[in-house]
Amino acid sequence: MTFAEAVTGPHGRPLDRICLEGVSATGHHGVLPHERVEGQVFRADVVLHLDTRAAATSDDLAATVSYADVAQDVHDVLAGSPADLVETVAERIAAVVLDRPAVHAVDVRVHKPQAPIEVPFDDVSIVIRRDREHAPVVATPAVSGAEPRTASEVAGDQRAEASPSLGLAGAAAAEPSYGPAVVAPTMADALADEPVGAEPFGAESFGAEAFGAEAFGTEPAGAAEAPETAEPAEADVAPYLDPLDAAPARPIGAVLALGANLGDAQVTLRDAVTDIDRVPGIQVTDVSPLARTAAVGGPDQPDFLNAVLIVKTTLSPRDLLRAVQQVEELHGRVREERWGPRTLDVDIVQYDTLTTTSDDLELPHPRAHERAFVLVPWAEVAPDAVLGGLGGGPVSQLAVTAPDRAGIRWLALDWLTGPTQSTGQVATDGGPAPSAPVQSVSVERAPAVAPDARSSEPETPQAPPTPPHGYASEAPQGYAPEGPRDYAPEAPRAYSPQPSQGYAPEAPQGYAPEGPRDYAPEAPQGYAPETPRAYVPEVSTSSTPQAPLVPIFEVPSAPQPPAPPVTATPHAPVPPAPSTSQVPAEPPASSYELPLPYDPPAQQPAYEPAPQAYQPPAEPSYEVPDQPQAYQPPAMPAPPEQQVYPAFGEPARDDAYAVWGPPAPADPFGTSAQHPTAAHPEVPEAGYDPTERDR
Ligand SMILES: Nc1ncnc2c1ncn2[C@@H]1O[C@H](COP(=O)(O)OP(=O)(O)OP(=O)(O)O)[C@@H](O)[C@H]1O
Ligand SMILES: Nc1nc2c(c(=O)[nH]1)N=C(CO)CN2
Repeated sequence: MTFAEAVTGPHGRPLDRICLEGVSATGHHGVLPHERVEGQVFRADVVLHLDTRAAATSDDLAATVSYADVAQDVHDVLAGSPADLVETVAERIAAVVLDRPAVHAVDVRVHKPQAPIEVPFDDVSIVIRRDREHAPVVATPAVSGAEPRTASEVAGDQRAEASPSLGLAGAAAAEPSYGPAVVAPTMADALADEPVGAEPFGAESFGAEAFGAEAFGTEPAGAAEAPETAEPAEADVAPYLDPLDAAPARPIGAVLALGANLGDAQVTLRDAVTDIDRVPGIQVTDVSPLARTAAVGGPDQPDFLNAVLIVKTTLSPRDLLRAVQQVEELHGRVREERWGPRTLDVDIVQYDTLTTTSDDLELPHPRAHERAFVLVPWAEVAPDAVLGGLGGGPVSQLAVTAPDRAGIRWLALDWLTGPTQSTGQVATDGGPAPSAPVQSVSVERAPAVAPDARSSEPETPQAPPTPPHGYASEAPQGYAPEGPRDYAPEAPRAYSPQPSQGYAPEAPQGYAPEGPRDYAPEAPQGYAPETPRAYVPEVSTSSTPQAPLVPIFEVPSAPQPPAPPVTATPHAPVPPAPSTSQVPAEPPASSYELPLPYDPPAQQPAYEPAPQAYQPPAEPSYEVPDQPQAYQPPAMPAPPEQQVYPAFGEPARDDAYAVWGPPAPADPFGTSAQHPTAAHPEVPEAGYDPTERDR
């Protein structure tokens, strides 16, 4: 059938049609968290197939169907209880329209012109036809307009209409009412013989999953398409769902920032990449180059090594936070001082397009937009990335104006598989590390891990993920959740994504498997500042003496498809890692040539930096006040004698590692000629309690 094509009536002739086009409302339907939170426009076209001759004869509205009432009902469904799928929305509209006995059949088209589709498109819509025989499979939604009618009433009316000579109208009227309307997907005649409430044809009957109701994992059990036995007014109220607890039905993109400046930082970061990739529900799809960066804020401390991971995840934002905090903990993270030195820091920079603030989690990360140590590696691995939220914008643009950009010492591409550097033992006293001169260079897009490097280490079970570059939503680079992982076959995933497998079932670890969820949200968080645990990499190239291996999980030592079940191994707290930093002071040998000079990554979106309205505070401060404009990079006072953006200094390089960044402004923080490492412009506010945010 085509949309609105005539339907043959009981007398063998085409029925008349009432056509209603373009009823629109903001609805919260969709599988992605932001669709649920923000809502978008939905539009519906509806064609009612009925016989209008009686109305025409009597000229009486009561003898037909009021299109105004139908329009109201359609609007209410569009704006009502969120569903995952437009299919469900269309089905609900069909049900509410067919609740009118005069209507023999209905065609429904639901448009979703703002659907999250990554290529240019005009509209996407679903078209369905439902009638008395091929009836809607959802309960009739409670809407403001029509009185809900029982299925018996509907069926009785139909039979009376179709076969008045049988006198069934009276019989139908004599039937008991079974409560709110439920329309069965079987013939109307069959309905009259059974109590409609006894065998409802709600989503359960057809498998809720098939309709996506449970797939999103957000609707409480029974709320999806169960017959609406509650009061209609209440039934239509969508349950409140904190978007931070909403697990997406399909993997969404997220960005994680890693940093470390205690212990063998490169080894830690490497292992952290592997650990994160092994978490059920997280897949690392891309890994940035490694950046050595001057510490920003906090006390005098060694340089950091920083990297950014692009991941796909099916975890809710909070579960993702718990997971990465667990990995921090595995690596001996101790929170003593805000912005203090740490063995490992993992921040969620961005989670899909979610923008939200709560006590425990803010998305996007509130300081990401002003941190070159995040933006520079991110821009290298995802040149077209855009940071959302306040102060957000094209990452590559934010990177070249970030206040700490001059503190980016160098970038290394092969850090996942290349030799780790422990020659640059620096500053065990917390003093700044000697740094390579900061120059202007570029990092050419190249795989994070050389294919030869990968194949040269096939047997290494700890080999970190070596994903293909270019995570993006475009199809060619896209994520194929069901397909085989196309990278690092030599690095088997130790954890099967089967729902029954928990991440770290033992209680202190904080994650107890609970049904299909990998993480028990209510479980205590694993972080325990009073019992720091040193992380001991299972495979380490570090020359630093390590504490005995204390595995958290038994990890298969060779590829074993399918992945074996995870076995939790009890482990006791072990002494903290030595507080020495092995952040290499000089660029280590690299197998990648990094061309000079620096050019902003190709394919940048056209973007003009907004006028620089921000005036730096008189006191050195790393905090840049949030500015309400989206896509406005944090303003930087231009260095007095140089144009730092977009023209960078002379090409210069001295070895295979790149020294990244524009020439250091003479006084990037407007305070003195100090190098930012020494200046430590990120000063916590007075009275800062380091435990305050670390619940
Ligand atoms: N996007 C986010 N990513 C990670 N943690 C966050 C985020 N938003 C809020 N938090 C909260 O911040 C708390 C402190 O995190 P953490 O100790 O990593 O801070 P930090 O790294 O010292 O400082 P910063 O937040 O400036 O990077 C965490 O316990 C977490 O609850
Ligand atoms: N260079 C650098 N500086 C920092 C970093 C970091 O990862 N790198 N992390 C901080 C708090 O998250 C504070 N300062």
